[in-house]
Amino acid sequence: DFRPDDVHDEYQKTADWLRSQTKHRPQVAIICGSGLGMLADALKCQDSFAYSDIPGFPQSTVQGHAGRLVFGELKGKTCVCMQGRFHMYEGHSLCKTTFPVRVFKLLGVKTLIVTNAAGSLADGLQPGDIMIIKDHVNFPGLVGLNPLSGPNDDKFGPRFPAMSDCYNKDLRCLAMEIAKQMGVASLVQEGVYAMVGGPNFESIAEAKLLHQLGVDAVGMSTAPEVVVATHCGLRVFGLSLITNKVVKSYEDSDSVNHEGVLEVGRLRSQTVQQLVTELISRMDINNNSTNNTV
Ligand SMILES: O=P(O)(O)O[C@@H]1C[C@H](O)[C@@H](CO)O1
Ligand code: HPA
Repeated sequence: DFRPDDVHDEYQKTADWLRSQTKHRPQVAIICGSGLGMLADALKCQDSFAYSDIPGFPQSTVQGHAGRLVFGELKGKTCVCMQGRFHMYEGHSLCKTTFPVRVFKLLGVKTLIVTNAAGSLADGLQPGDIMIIKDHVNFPGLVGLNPLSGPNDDKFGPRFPAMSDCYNKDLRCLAMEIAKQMGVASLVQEGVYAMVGGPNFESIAEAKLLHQLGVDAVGMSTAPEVVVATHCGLRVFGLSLITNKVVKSYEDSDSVNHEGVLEVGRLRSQTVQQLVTELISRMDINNNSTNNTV
């Protein structure tokens, strides 16, 4: 393992390399969930890099995660978009799964948009619906599998960061307003996302437990990225595309699979892209109120 100063050097080396390869200086970063890589297609004047060519970057191994970092312009804002994220179940350490977030911070990014595919537990959330993430339950984090474990890197943020407002309220309100104006408000609602380790989908007993705990949607990512982003003072907006109902009953013969998850991503790609594009277009890039700014 690296010592903290060495790790900081690794983030810096990657950020310096990217700066030397592109003229774009991103203000907004987007992480695409499973099947949502098309979010990068909206960027103009693209510079794109395979993860395998970026020094220090982990590799994507999951279908539906292309493994490409795309820089470009979107409605007057400069963005960087990860077509493919890193999951704990791929065998990456949490330090590696969240590596790009600190690189984005060093590149000057102020706002992080995280997206994911998730299964719904809430009765009111159907496949194809979009859940604006209001809060999360970081199950791995609760038992100590946390990307902030180990010596704190004070250059990024405090030892004990608050997580009580990690999904920015102004951006959540703006996204809801945009959904209304797009005429898709009936597809969009706020809810609580829970991260589990995966890669298996939930057993019925696990699904019942999550439901009883008040979780609205469950997935296998996002929370570590948001913890690291909040720690270093980035403003965060998150959304889950609901790709399936989590099976909660022994009488139910449905079962979930990754192909089905990707298919719902394809079906809803335009709506998600339009919502995210409008949000970026209308967000105030200079308003970055978070608890943990250093
Ligand atoms: O990267 P996300 O969280 O969108 O991916 C979800 C969780 C698993 O990686 C996969 C299951 O289909 O989709
Ligand atoms: N469970 C966990 N992760 C997921 C699901 C699910 O039902 N759907 C998409 N990602």
